Amino acid sequence: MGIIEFKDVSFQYPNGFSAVENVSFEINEGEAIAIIGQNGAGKTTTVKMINRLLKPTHGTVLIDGMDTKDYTTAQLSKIAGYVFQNPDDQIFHNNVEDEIRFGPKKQGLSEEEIVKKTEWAAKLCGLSEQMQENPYNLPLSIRKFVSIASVLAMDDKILILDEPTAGQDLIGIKRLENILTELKKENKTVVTITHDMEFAVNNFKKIFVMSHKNLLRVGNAKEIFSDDELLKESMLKKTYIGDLCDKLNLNETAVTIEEFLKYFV
Ligand SMILES: Nc1ncnc2c1ncn2[C@@H]1O[C@H](COP(=O)(O)OP(=O)(O)OP(=O)(O)O)[C@@H](O)[C@H]1O
Repeated sequence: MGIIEFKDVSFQYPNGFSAVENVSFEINEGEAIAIIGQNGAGKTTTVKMINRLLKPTHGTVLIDGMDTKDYTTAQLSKIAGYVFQNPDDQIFHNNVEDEIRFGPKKQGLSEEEIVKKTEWAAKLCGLSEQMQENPYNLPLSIRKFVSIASVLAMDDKILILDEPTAGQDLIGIKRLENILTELKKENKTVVTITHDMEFAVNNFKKIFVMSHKNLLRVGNAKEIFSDDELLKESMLKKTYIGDLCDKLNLNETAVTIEEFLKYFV
């Protein structure tokens, strides 16, 4: 049994717009999944159903064996932490430390545990020197890390990240990669929406492709990015390495630099 299971799940917004239709999948504990797909494919709507930020209009969502319809978002958030696409939808304290402490404090942990988890999350997110800052005095890219740290500090089994790479520079991307590595070591389950194909290829063994309200394909980077038909149908761009392979008329598409270089040795 997966730690996240979607069984024939659909969602319609209150205005009647159908954003997700009959999606089924299973994610195992400890897996890291990237969800890619064009704007409006239904990615955010799908992940918001994991902890019932949105309630499915059809089908069943199970997390850690619990049918989410029997629980509130607050209860489910103890298992699945959600980092919003826009940190400003999430941050409500006027200093970074209080923002990060909020989750573990709400979980009723001892002061010692709260401090430990807060410092760990702040360090991973590069915020140790900015604990007394008002998050709204920090740039958006750093505020994003404040929102990530505040969810990391809750130490949930599942972490959902909506577009963590948006607006990040190289240091931010490296920091995210380091966070993913740490979470892997702790056997956490991570679901990340991204428009950054290189980030998906370099950090995720399993990729979900969403298109037109559906989960179109699940595969590894090689399977996804060497399938021209799939990329066309889902309106996804190739990786830079994939483009280069095409330009060089190579028969095969490499997805990493290492793989690409093998063609020349
Ligand atoms: N509150 C809402 N009411 C009605 N329609 C909505 C609402 N929120 C989103 N939608 C529509 O649902 C569809 C799916 O949106 P969703 O945000 O899940 O897509 P996405 O794949 O995450 O896109 P993006 O990459 O742009 O974030 C879109 O067409 C969007 O316009």
